[in-house]
Amino acid sequence: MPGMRITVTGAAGQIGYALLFRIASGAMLGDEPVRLRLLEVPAAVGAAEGTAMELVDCAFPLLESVDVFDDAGTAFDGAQIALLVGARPRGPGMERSDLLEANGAIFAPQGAAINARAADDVRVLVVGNPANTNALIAASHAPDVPADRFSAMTRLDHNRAVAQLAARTGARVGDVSRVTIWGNHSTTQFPDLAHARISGEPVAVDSSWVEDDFIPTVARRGAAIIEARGASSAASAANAAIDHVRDWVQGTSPHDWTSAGVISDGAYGVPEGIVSSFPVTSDGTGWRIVDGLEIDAFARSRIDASVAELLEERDAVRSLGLIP
Ligand SMILES: NC(=O)C1=CN([C@@H]2O[C@H](COP(=O)(O)OP(=O)(O)OC[C@H]3O[C@@H](n4cnc5c(N)ncnc54)[C@H](O)[C@@H]3O)[C@@H](O)[C@H]2O)C=CC1
Ligand SMILES: O=C([O-])CC(=O)C(=O)O
Repeated sequence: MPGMRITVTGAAGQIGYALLFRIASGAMLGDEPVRLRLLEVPAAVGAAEGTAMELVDCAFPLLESVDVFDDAGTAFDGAQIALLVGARPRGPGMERSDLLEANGAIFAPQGAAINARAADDVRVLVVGNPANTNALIAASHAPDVPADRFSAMTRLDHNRAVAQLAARTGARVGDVSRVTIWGNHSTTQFPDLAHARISGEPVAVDSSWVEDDFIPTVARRGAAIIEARGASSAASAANAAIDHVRDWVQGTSPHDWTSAGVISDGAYGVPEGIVSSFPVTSDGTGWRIVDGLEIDAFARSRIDASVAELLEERDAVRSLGLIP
């Protein structure tokens, strides 16, 4: 069997550099051989070729090929996994939604190219910000690809939430489960501990810590990294992309779930058709929204606020002509 065809956009960027070597080493798909297809803008093709040379120099046993393209149609040809990373990052003082116009325009032609050329079983992860709305744009330009094959990355927020809870309680990260990120990958997101467990037991943390410390820390972590590093998260974002695809393809663990931006089917009162983060599981074939969770008044108001922002972003890209 030839290796999995994986297209990565923005391959010469900071996330690309932290991501590609881990994919090629087997961190994402286990023992499966991989064929990497890197897409860049013409000005960055040279840099992407340099990265491709380094990938070759690693002599990864699982890496069958690496090719660089500046044309989306060719890059997505036969793609089984597409990681849409290529987009501008925000700088200090910006919100991710400030990137809507500049980045939104990237995702319409890429969605169309996926529709025309990708494999029938393609799975698409949108990382480029604002990730939820960019995923909506890409999916709207791929009418022949089932909408549930598009997802947006909120796994970095999920991992941040798990790490913060572990640090607060002294638990090991691996003992934390059932944390959820709801809504948008933005400061309105709702990191939710109501159903979280440590070593299988419900978590007792005081609500003032959750509201005044935990939620703002997780929701503003991206900005804190930009402030500290002078550049937006890269290795942790690449790691989250690896976690997202690995769980999507290999399945989530039986007693846990993860978080991902998926197209809403109306679950939990989130309007159908927008890309919102939910608690999700996968049996290896696709994401399924966890059902039956109790949503109290506090959670309801937080989810509604983030959904309101997603609806505003949808309306903004509609008025820019980026979605029908
Ligand atoms: N969802 C999430 O949790 C996270 C999302 N991000 C987002 O990921 C995106 C990439 O971040 P970085 O790698 O740090 O940025 P970067 O600026 O280092 O790299 C972006 C790369 O994308 C390329 N690019 C631009 N337009 C393209 C196109 N049409 N086709 C192919 N490539 C294209 C650029 O040439 C550049 O090499 C940003 O939008 C950033 O905000 C970053 C961290 C976390
Ligand atoms: O904050 C940013 O702009 C980059 C990002 O999405 C994150 O680190 O969560």
